[in-house]
Amino acid sequence: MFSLFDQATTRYWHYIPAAFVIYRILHQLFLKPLILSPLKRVSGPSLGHPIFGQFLNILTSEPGKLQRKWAEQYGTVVRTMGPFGVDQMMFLNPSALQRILVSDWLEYPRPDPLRHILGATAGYGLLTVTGNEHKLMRRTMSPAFSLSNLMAQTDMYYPPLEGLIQILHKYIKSESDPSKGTEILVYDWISKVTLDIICATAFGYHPDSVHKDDNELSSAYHGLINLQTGQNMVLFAILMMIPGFPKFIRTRFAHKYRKLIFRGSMLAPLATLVSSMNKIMAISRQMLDEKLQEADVKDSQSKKDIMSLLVRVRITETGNAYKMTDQDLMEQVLTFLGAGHETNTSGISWTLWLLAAHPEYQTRLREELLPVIEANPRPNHRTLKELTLLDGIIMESLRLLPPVPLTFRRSAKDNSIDGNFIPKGSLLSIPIRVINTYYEIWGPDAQEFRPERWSNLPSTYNFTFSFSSFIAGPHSCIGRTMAIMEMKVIIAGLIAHFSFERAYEGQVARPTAAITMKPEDNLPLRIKAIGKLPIPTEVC
Ligand code: HEM
Repeated sequence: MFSLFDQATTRYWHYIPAAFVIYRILHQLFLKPLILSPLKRVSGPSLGHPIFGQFLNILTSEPGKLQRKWAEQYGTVVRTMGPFGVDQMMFLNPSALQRILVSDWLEYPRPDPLRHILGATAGYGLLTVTGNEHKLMRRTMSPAFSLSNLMAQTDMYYPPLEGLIQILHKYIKSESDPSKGTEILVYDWISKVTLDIICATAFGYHPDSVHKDDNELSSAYHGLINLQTGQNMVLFAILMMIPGFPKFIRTRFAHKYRKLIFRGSMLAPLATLVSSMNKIMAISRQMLDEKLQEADVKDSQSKKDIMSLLVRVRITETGNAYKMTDQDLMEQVLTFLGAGHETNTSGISWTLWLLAAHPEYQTRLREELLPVIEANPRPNHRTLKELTLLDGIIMESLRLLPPVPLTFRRSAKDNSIDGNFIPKGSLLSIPIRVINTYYEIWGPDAQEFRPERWSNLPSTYNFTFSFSSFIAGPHSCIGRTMAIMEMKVIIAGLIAHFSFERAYEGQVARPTAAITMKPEDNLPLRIKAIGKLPIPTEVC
């Protein structure tokens, strides 16, 4: 009798762990979201996919489109289901954004998978650290982004821009009928210009990718940028949750055996990620070594690039300044390249698209620009700042088509926002594009391109939270002023020399969802020479 009982107990005992795992899965995916979550009464769309919730839909549809629909349907507080049964909340109210991004920012860090995707593609620098380490690092880096330092850098934007202007004129001239212009892939060309600019301003390095088709850094970034699809982001986010995976993909082993490890169409993007990052890290290391060597040389004191400044801080500062190790500096190199290149490329490309779609504004902008550029082909920061239409067009483009359309935060502890209890671990989406085009702030024409609105902002406009393209608070974009200035220089130079038109009848914008919002088709546009200005000759 006993032995029969013992046998049965032993047999069923094996099922206990399995039953527990099944219970945990059911609890996480169904019981918690449907019955137990304190947020279950907050309005929002259906829970969506049993494993991915609405997360897949958000990342694979046009950035901001679904969230805008939900905001219109459910208001300024929306609950959706994130991956693996995690509650995901979306807040549009300034009071909630103030809590999450500004006053209680330490309680709402970037979620780990996002941190690791950013770390793997743009270095474990300022974009990924938090808390005290972030405060010290940011304080050390801020002088490099001061207005006086940026003003001194404006001249560095012109050689890559003038190189592009020359090339585009050459392309037009080589057409059988130059008066019809030529078609270019705007995103690809702008990407080369912005890479040359960030390398010059951040490191004093000149890859000249505008002229050199085979430039290693530019090809590596090309590979990386093309990985930006919603599906890949979901894949990366899931893999980055595996303990040790983010470190593993940076190892020599992963690089050497990437084709063996990441086989099959689903994993192949990881092989590209590993090889592109390996190349980018090798070049960054070289740039940094050169910087460290020249740091001893006297004339490096006069160098204005951001990295020279950080190296000087490391050598001269005593006291409680953030002392960066070689590895820290290396991560910052990657951060500047990652954060300051693709974002600007998207911002400039989308502005050219909006001008192609609104030729009346393009003509008016050219009228504003031509006298200024005729007087000085390299207008400085102050001159460009005074051009009101240029300013309105850049701000309107960043509002409607923000290069970073969405970001996330995670609740690090149980909290309450706008009267809603937010359990620890909940995801908080910051729907940048939705905030920027929310009709309750911007009025019924919120989704229209109307640059003059920037000279007469609505009474509902909140200076910190109505325009979120660079977000607010301690993690706001450190490169904001630099980005706007760079966009102005490039747009001014290109619009003064060329007209931009749709490449074909019925062409529409095709923004893709990923970390940055790039045009899926790399934005083909037709350009024609305006012929009012001399073609820049000397590029130096
Ligand atoms: C139009 C161009 C740009 C846009 C729209 C943009 C947007 C943003 C946004 C939305 C964030 C916050 C991301 C988050 O917290 O999840 C951010 C952070 C950051 N951006 Fe930019 N950015 C641009 C250009 C630049 C440039 C040119 C640089 C530097 C050279 C730069 C460097 C950074 C860094 C280092 C951070 C992290 C700041 C921190 O956490 O303290 N960005 N940017």
